[in-house]
Amino acid sequence: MKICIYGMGGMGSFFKNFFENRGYFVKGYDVVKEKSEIRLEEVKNFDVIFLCVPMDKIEDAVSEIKETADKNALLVDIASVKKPFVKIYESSGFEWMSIHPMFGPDSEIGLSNVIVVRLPKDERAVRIVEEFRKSGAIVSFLSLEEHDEEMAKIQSTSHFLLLTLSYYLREWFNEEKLKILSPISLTLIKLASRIINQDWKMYEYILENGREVRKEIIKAASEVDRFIEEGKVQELFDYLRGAFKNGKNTTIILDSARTTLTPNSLEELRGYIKTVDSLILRLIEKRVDAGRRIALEKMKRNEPIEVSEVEYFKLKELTSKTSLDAGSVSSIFEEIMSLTKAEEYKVAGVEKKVAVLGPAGSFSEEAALKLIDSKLPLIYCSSVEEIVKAVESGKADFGILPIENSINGTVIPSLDALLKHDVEVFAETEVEVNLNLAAKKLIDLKDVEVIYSHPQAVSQCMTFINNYLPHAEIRYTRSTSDAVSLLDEKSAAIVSENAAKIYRLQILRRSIQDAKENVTRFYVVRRRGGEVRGNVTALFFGVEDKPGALFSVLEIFKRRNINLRKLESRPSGIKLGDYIFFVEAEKKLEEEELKELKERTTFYKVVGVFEKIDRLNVFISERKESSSSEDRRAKEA
Ligand SMILES: O=C(O)C(=O)C[C@]1(C(=O)O)C=C[C@@H](O)C=C1
Repeated sequence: MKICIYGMGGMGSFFKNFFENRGYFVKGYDVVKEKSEIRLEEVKNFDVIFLCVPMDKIEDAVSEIKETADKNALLVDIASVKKPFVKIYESSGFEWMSIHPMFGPDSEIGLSNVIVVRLPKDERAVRIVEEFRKSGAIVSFLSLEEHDEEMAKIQSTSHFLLLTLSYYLREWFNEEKLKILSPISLTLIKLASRIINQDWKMYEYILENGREVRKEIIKAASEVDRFIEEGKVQELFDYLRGAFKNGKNTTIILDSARTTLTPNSLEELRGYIKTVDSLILRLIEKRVDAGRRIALEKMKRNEPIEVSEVEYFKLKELTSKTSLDAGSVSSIFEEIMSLTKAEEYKVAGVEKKVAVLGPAGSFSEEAALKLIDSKLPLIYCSSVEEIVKAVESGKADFGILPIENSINGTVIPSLDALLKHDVEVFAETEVEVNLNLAAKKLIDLKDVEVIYSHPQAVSQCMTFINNYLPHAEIRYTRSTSDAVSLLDEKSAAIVSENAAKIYRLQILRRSIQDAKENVTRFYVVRRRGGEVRGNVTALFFGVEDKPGALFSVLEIFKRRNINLRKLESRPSGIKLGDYIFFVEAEKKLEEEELKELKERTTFYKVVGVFEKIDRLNVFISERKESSSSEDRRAKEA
């Protein structure tokens, strides 16, 4: 669906961004050359045309479109009043839909309302409405006549009252008066100035639509006046309260109006910041509260709390809307989202956390998702040592460590972290590694100048790189998903399919790893002291620097018929040539065996006895239990 925005003023630009951010091909046309991305003749290449011109220009615009556009194009009317334009659209010969976006171009789409006034049986029209709904907007349906009637009541009256207020205060009001305004009058005056400083022609249409209603408003004003004159204010309030409830939660509106002021002195500026801070705090509380309600809905639908894709695009959109430092803005919102998620997890009755290699989209995350079905909070770490430290310190309950890959062998930093820190390996799991070359857009391999990825991933794809990308420069990143943030138009990253999906990358080539069977084995670690299951023991040991010392240790395993799955040596870090050994013995080593080991080694450290798992059932049952108690609590509440 190709969308042409006809008229690139405020609303036009809004719709262009809205659909572009959702992956549509959108171009803007405007009579002002500088604002136009296409020529008038090119309008014929589009199958949806949004008419975003002022209402007094609709007729001309439709005749112009008639000359150029494809006859099957769908016209989208967004005018605030409908009746005056029905004939124009009907006689245009185009299929047309009509909506009324009840917001200005500077508003957020989330929770804004859109009224659908004419919805033809046309797949494109249905898709447009669906996009609004998906973005969080409140969509309602009215017929053309109902729409104009309701708008007369809602828009005409509000505009009329605000214009009346500003007309009455016109000689009295100046900027100095802002200092003595009450919060409510400040809010009203700010709203009035917004209207007065916009295009009067648009308001003319809206006000004209409310001719009858205006007379009723004037009558209502004299009735209210009579109540007051007759000392019946309480009666008036009681009478009105029947219709207007829920008036308490409005301080945020009043404080928001205050932030449109321009303070002068240092003290006033500090006061201003104080108001902004408390507003931010109250808004964060409201945000978190919405998160809690989302969590309840997710539990009902059995969906995960964390949705990396949503978070990624939220950050991308927010950082694109500000001139402030993108990194800092990102960190602030990441923190706010963590806070929201933490509360969501509480609602879901989930208290455990899992440390994985980040950012989102890494294979270590994939292993975690396989084990826990993405229903536990993940802590993204920037190194395997950080994962182990997070578990050791109690920040995370479990950690997922890559230990070995079928092509590259042992992941040395994981061994080193296990030696240095005190955690317990209690399970292992395997993940099939499929590496893909991905980029922001579909580009030719010959145009890829830089390849970003983790050293392990790069080394697993060297045959492909040598054959197809010999000209490209390789730059290493801390994880495969880290590579994504570095991408530009001429680079590609080697990532998992999950990362490509999360970050909406285009896959240029799938499964580019040298060996088609490529598996990574992960350890699952926890703090020491849990129930021991399984029959593989992982341990480090050191031996004296003398002939046969290593043999005498290996002899224990031979004599006792214990198979060693893995044997690695690592420098002890004390002196050159001094080594520590790491083995995985296929038995849960007992007292006697350990006693013998102690006699023949300079030291030994069992890092765990583990079993192979595909699911961490311990979480799932705990989650179910606690979520059902949450359900009960929710029901009781
Ligand atoms: O949109 C959701 O599903 C939310 O729960 C909200 C939110 C957020 O804080 O913005 C929190 C968790 C998800 O990972 C994505 C976004």
